[in-house]
Amino acid sequence: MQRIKPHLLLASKSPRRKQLLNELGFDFDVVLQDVVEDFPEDLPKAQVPEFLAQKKAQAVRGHLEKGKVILASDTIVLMGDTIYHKPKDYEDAVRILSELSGKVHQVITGVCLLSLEKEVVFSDVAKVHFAPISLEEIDFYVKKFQPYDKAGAYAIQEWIGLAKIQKIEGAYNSIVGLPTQKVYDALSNF
Ligand SMILES: Cc1cn([C@H]2C[C@H](O)[C@@H](COP(=O)(O)OP(=O)(O)OP(=O)(O)O)O2)c(=O)[nH]c1=O
Repeated sequence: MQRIKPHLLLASKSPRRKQLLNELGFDFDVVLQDVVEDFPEDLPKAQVPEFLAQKKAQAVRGHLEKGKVILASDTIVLMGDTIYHKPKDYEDAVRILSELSGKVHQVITGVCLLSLEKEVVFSDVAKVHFAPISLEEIDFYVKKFQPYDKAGAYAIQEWIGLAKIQKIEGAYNSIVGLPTQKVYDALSNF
């Protein structure tokens, strides 16, 4: 028997989120609206991804109709009390990776599911252990892979993930940008 799944409105331009949702077996349309990704200064940093996911979902709520569910998501890299967003330029990417080198950071992905009837917001945390990365290696990585659309200036799917991640504690896909198991679970009970 075929399970009934909601038709999703994906509020994301991320090719990785599209691919993961496809692989999860959901039908979806992409609905986009530019959102300024700012947040209240006094908001605890770990709550920023949920706040921004909610903001991205609310920005496209005009597209909602019966039987449809908006899915929006936001990923940050957090170390101590510092959020590492997408790097602005080459120097910024080098600075971020130099700071993450040899240390452990968190990748937090917030998700917002929004329908005409309700809103569900949650997040998922993964810990990532980086081996030391030399300046020469960072220069190679940034120039070759141009990680300017990635939070924390890296993608676990590329060279860094293969060569420099010693260990992750948490879900791999959550680091890529969508905690698929939690999303599937939430949508099954939506
Ligand atoms: C840490 C990490 C992040 N990322 C990506 C996931 C997100 O796409 C991006 C973080 O930026 P986001 O602002 O979460 O997402 P986005 O701007 O790419 O897409 P949208 O807001 O339209 O949904 O970094 C990886 O692909 N691999 C990684 O290992």
